[in-house]
Amino acid sequence: MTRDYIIIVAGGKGLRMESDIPKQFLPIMGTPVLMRTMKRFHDYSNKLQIILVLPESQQEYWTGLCKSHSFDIPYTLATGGPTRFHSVKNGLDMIPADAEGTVGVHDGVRPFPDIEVIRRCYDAARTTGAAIPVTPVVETLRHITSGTADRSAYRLVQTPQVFTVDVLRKAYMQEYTETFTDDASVVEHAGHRVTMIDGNRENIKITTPFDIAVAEAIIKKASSTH
Ligand SMILES: Nc1ccn([C@@H]2O[C@H](COP(=O)(O)OP(=O)(O)OP(=O)(O)O)[C@@H](O)[C@H]2O)c(=O)n1
Ligand SMILES: C[C@](O)(CO)[C@H](O)COP(=O)(O)O
Repeated sequence: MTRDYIIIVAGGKGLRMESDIPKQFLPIMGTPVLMRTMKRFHDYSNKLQIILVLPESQQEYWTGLCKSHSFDIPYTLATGGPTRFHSVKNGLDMIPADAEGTVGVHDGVRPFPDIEVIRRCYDAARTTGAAIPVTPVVETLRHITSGTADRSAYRLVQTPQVFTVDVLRKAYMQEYTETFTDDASVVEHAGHRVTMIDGNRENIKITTPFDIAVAEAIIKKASSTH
């Protein structure tokens, strides 16, 4: 059956956030990061099948949070692994063996992908097999030993990274290596080309406490312009 999936990975430790509450559950203007992220994809399409990847130790806490926030967007739950690669693999295992269509992978801690960016990534993946959102480098880029680099040759990489189910499944059959920092690196290592799509700058990855302040500013700005 042809279906579109999104694997939302939230199986990490969030060490750089240095918070007692895992960063995916931290409230931004009252709503936990992960709920904002899942809502964004549900707003893109309520037919999208959401697969949420969470560490086993956090699943009960999350269920309680959903109850207290009356959060009722449907999803299938998978268990996180030791690296992002293994978490994605566990999410992929939830997709039926005979499934066709597309599958995106998105960081649970990126709550602000633009809906048009999500749409463009899914549309491009349907025709090219693999599409990722990127943004230009907006500052001078310096290599630590060889000096200033040509920034026009580089892009910053975001998620959702979207593929046909077949392409992503085959790529994730490879053995893990430390160079697999995102899904595009896994797919390219398997020999498939990746198409770059213009991303949106607000689509930050919440990584350190500073990013929570930026996220609040993004929400305030969005609500003042609507
Ligand atoms: N074993 C892992 C590691 C990371 N992730 C997810 O991958 C995304 C990007 O990772 P990052 O922001 O670097 O998160 P952490 O690994 O949790 O952060 P840190 O490196 O600070 O510990 C996050 O949504 C994170 O939850 C995951 O699902 N499973
Ligand atoms: C996948 C990713 O979001 C692309 O920018 C990013 O690489 C994940 O974060 P990490 O710091 O590399 O774990």
